[in-house]
Amino acid sequence: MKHKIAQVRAYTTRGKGADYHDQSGYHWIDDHIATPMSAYPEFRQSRQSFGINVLGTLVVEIEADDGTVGFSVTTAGEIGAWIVEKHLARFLEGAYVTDLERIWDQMYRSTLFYGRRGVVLNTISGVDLALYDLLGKLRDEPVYALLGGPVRDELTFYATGARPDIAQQLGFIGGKMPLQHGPAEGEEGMRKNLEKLADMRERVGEDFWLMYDCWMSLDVDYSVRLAHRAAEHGLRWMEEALIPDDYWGYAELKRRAPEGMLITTGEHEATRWGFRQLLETEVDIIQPDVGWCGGITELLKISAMADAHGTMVVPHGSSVYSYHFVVTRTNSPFSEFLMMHETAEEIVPMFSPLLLNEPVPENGKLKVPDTPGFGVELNPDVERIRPYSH
Ligand SMILES: C[C@H](O)[C@H](O)CC(=O)C(=O)O
Ligand SMILES: [Mg+2]
Repeated sequence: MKHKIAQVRAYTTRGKGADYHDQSGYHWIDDHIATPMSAYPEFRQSRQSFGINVLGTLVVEIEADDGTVGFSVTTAGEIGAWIVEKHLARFLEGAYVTDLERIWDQMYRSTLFYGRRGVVLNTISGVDLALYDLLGKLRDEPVYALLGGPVRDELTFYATGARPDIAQQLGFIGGKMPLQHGPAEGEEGMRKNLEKLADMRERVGEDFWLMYDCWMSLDVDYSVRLAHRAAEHGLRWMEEALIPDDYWGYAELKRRAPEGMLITTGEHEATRWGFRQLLETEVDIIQPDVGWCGGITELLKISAMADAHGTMVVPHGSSVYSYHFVVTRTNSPFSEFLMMHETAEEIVPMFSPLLLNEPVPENGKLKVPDTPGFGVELNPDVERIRPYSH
């Protein structure tokens, strides 16, 4: 039976959740990490000081005409809730749940005059993910089955956090650390970056992957110098070295990087058009975030394009939303797990405490559960508000 969409609702929550930078107290994720704002000394120590956590979490709920509810969470907060309620809901209510392509296209085209990237695409992604969750629940199938079924039995993970040495003990295949010092911190910062890497290499031995996440903080010259010196310590990849708009810089960095070191980026890129530009730079791995790049509907297109280009797709974070995708693609051979424990020493579900039943890797592996939709539920104990309605 074909179901229609009865109602769309948007909520916000604060603290942790899908806005995983919205942590309180000490957390490695906010401890002197290099960013584009590191050029300004007063914003170096904490990313929250420049507002990395201003958005908060957006929860999108979509209810079908039989009362079944699909939902998703992403980073977009109150702005996203406004966009859903005041603009996007009109393209969903009354449409068939299966109208995924038309709904996506209408959301994208109708927001072009203020959208294309950033929070608007995060919001469109949230709606798309909630629709997939709803479709899975209505069909009593996991989302990965809607995407063509798994190509492997379980996922393999690397961990992102301050403690790759602990990640190694926990069974991950590699550890990605945040780069802490940017170009404005000069030679001393460069030395500290290299010392940290050398120390971690010493702890984990030769074969364990070590990567640096540069979170858009560098320029081409600094990246090339860091890459060549980091190659001596076996750095596996250098991630998001440059601002996302500098496609020409990524092409140059790829040309000048040491042989064998992978250049990766893409978590702040969106849509097939943005990723087409990125693929033309010849970076080695693209890292779309399914909650930000346009959702599953768009990620399918991005991934097919990357596959034809011979480029791996290793989605950024995004927990169950990327797990259901990655398990269906041969050109996504492994996954990221973001360590949300404050010192990155224990496994904590990425969107904790917002979701119930959020699966986590055990010994670096995960069999994606076959529960309907994305297989998670909203935790009723987390307070959420509906700031707008239509
Ligand atoms: C650790 C990074 O700075 C950021 O917080 C997360 C990220 O970019 C990633 O997981 O990749
Ligand atoms: Mg990253």
